[in-house]
Amino acid sequence: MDLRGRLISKTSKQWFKLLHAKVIISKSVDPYFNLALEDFLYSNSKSPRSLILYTNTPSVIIGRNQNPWVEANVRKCRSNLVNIIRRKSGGGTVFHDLGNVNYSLLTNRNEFSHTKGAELIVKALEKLNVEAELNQRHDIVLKDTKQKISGSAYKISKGKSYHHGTMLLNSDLKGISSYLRSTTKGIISKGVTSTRSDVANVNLSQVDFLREAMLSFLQYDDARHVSGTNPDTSIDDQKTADLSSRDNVVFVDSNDLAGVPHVMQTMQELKSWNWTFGQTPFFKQLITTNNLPIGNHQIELDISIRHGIIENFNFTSSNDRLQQEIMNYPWKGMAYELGFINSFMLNSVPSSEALIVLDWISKNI
Ligand SMILES: Nc1ncnc2c1ncn2[C@@H]1O[C@H](COP(=O)(O)OP(=O)(O)OP(=O)(O)O)[C@@H](O)[C@H]1O
Repeated sequence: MDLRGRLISKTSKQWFKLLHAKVIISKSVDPYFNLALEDFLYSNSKSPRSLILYTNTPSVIIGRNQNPWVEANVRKCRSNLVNIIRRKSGGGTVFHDLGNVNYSLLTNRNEFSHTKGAELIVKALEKLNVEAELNQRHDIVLKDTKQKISGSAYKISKGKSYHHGTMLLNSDLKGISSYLRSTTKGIISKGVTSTRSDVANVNLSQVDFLREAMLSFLQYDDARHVSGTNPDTSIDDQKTADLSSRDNVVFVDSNDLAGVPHVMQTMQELKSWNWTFGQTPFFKQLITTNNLPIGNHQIELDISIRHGIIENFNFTSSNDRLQQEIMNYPWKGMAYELGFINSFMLNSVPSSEALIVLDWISKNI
């Protein structure tokens, strides 16, 4: 075979392996790549069912229909370089870091279940002497303390489904509570809100968890394949080796899929302001104060935000001049963003009272 033939055959072999793999382990910790990989395999995998395992650098992952300003401390995330990412599945907000492993069970729609993926993980934990169970919300919790160790979300469309979940191995639990605590006041929103839980780490090594999660899934897959029954739990070393053979398990890195349009486009989309912030369901913000050093009177702010853009802006104050000055700024059509007020200073010199009010507004976003 000539060089071209050899290259084509090598590339198509890799593709074939990836698209038919039962377990895909990502070597990348880039959350945008990993979510795009999941989306790509969701659309293109040829395997009747597959499991993707990956870990991300610190990121707040909000559900498809959530409001990032309600779910996250946007300011803190930005200053500590924690990504805020809107995923494609519904559900609540979770925090990912290198101490958290994500699993994603892809199946055909007719095989979808709200519990199967989590049950396989509970079984894997059992092997590692962690006693866990599913609660009514389909979260995995520790049996004794009922603390949450894994949350789930789902997507079902076009005859396919995925169930993805987290697993807190050694995550920064303080980070979870601080990055997921919004400081934005007065938001009235119809978006989905998260259910805050008491969380815990299972304190397992990543290698142990990956191995058992993979085996639990492969056993289940094997049993479905052979008889459509539940997996045989008596698994010997030979069987383990067969199941986790190189044909079943593929390791993938972002370079392997560089240039694949679906992956590139999904990464671009997930990174865009229009997706993460612009997809926020309509919301209003109503705040009031009489504590500013502007003459001891009450001021009120009432804004409406559609697609992350200010649609209506109302500021009321008994000081007519101040009210007029604030209302004169070009609020409508501006992105609801931390730094936007700075742009007002470019073309005008606000009065000192207006400056105090602008600073108050910017601190409340
Ligand atoms: N990596 C994580 N693993 C487990 N729990 C987490 C993690 N990060 C955050 N949490 C907890 O989960 C809460 C969000 O849970 P919520 O149930 O709203 O969303 P979910 O787990 O994605 O699933 P769903 O809404 O689909 O049930 C957070 O407020 C936090 O208490």
